[in-house]
Amino acid sequence: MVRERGRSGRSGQPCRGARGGPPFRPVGRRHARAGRRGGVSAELAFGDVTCVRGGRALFEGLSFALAPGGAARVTGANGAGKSSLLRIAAGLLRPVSGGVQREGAVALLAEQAALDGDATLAEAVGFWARIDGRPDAVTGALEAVGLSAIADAPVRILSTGQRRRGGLARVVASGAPIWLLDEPASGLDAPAVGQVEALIARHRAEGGIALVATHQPLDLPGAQEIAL
Ligand SMILES: Nc1ncnc2c1ncn2[C@@H]1O[C@H](COP(=O)(O)OP(=O)(O)OP(=O)(O)O)[C@@H](O)[C@H]1O
Repeated sequence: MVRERGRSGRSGQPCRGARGGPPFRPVGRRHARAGRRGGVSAELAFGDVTCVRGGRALFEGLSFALAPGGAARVTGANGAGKSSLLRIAAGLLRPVSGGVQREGAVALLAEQAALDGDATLAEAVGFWARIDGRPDAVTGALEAVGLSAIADAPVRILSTGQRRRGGLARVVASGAPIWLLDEPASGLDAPAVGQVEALIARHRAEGGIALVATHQPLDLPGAQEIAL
């Protein structure tokens, strides 16, 4: 789980070359509102962010700001740059220009769930929860994603959808206020999609932020739309 505080544009793997953008300082209340969740303030804002990968501009001059309770849905064709945008938001990839304002810990659900196949589901989620300093959060997280009944099953035997929900349990267990979710509904059946929507809604109601890349329709009330 990525835990970051501060601005990117100067850290992470560069999108192209070694140039980092200037630090981004949002101006005015529309951008600058940061709130508190469990004693931790949360904010995620892109200012004029441009990402180039493989010699191709994926997006240019992208700006948006998310305050506590906010969400944005990222859409676009395969290869449009959705995962790259999330990696920039996580501080794992550096934009060629622009900057990211990030206040609060970040939990990234990437395309790969990154759960140890030889461990049980509870052990695998627990590995990350311990790194996040929240070993007691595993049981509740597995319950939240509807996987309590298979907590002792080895990750390697899980179905695609169960593995995806296991990845979401990692995010829930992290307690991070900023969720970056790459295709969270991929491989999920209709009830499980509803459960993901409810999880995101609860997270936002508690002051969390969600940036969600998805090809599938997901109910994210009031979310900003970022079409790449
Ligand atoms: N490490 C890399 N080096 C160079 N180019 C890369 C790298 N990783 C991804 N790309 C390219 O960046 C572009 C955007 O990839 P990205 O994974 O962000 O797209 P996406 O919108 O998430 O796609 P999908 O819907 O298929 O998941 C693609 O053309 C991809 O080939």
